[in-house]
Amino acid sequence: MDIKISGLTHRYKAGTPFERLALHDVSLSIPSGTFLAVIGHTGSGKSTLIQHLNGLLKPSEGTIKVGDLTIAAGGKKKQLKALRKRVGIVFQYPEHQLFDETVEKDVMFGPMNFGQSEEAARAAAHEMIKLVGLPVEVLQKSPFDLSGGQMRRVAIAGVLAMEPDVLILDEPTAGLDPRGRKEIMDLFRTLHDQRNMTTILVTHSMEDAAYYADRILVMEKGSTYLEGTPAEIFAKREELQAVGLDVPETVQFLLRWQGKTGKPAEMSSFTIEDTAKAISADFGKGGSTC
Ligand SMILES: Nc1ncnc2c1ncn2[C@@H]1O[C@H](COP(=O)(O)OP(=O)(O)OP(=O)(O)O)[C@@H](O)[C@H]1O
Repeated sequence: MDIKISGLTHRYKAGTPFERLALHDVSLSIPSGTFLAVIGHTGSGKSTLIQHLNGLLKPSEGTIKVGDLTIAAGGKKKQLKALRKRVGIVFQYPEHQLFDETVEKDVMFGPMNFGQSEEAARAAAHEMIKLVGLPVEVLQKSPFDLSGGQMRRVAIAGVLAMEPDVLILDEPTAGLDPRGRKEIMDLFRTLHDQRNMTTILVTHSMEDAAYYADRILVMEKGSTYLEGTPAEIFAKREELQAVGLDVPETVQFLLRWQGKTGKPAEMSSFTIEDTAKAISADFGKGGSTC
């Protein structure tokens, strides 16, 4: 589903002495099926931007178009509900939002809230729990009897059960160990490819942006700063450093390894095994963040 953001401005606590301009005149097109990573220094407006995409925040000015649905300042409640059905968000620590007595009820909650029958919601819960790599037996357990990693998968299944066309991931691997991070990010990339979703990942990990995304948006002080393919963005080392973002060596390795630099001949200077070792050594340290 295509997304088009035009002239989006957001002011927190508008009209009060605490007013804060968090987004200023942001315009951006995200074609259907894109895997976009949004990076930027802390406070640059990443979370504010994505919260507009599923109606958690309303624009102070400007419009957001998701498919044929347009949200503008003063948008109606009905429109926001329709938007939330299309756009699912996996927040940081999504397991904190689990609440029901069984995993099954928790995963069924979203689809039923959007009008699906109990039977359809139950079928969705079964399908999604398998999709996120958990055995169906967990459906009858309390979510609070599961490990942290399993709880996160349950929460992700709950978002997927609503069958969103657009999936937003706000630091979805925060707090996981390197193996857990990779498993969850691989899952999102696979889902993206299999279901042809539009995926938007907010991340502080340059490696994840380079490795998983097709395009990268760099935010700075509430505005779009750079936009392009991972190779184009990470070639602009000085511009990135100017806004406090570092390009770790592993990112260059990753891009060459994936052939994303457009210069496959450079691969001859080292083997894939060397590259993989360098990458896993860096991932083992938890990766580089900004
Ligand atoms: N609820 C709020 N009330 C007032 N100001 C806010 C609120 N939430 C965010 N801000 C401000 O808006 C600006 C953008 O914040 P935002 O959280 O969107 O940035 P971010 O890039 O997501 O940061 P981080 O990487 O730390 O999550 C910051 O100056 C922040 O202090």
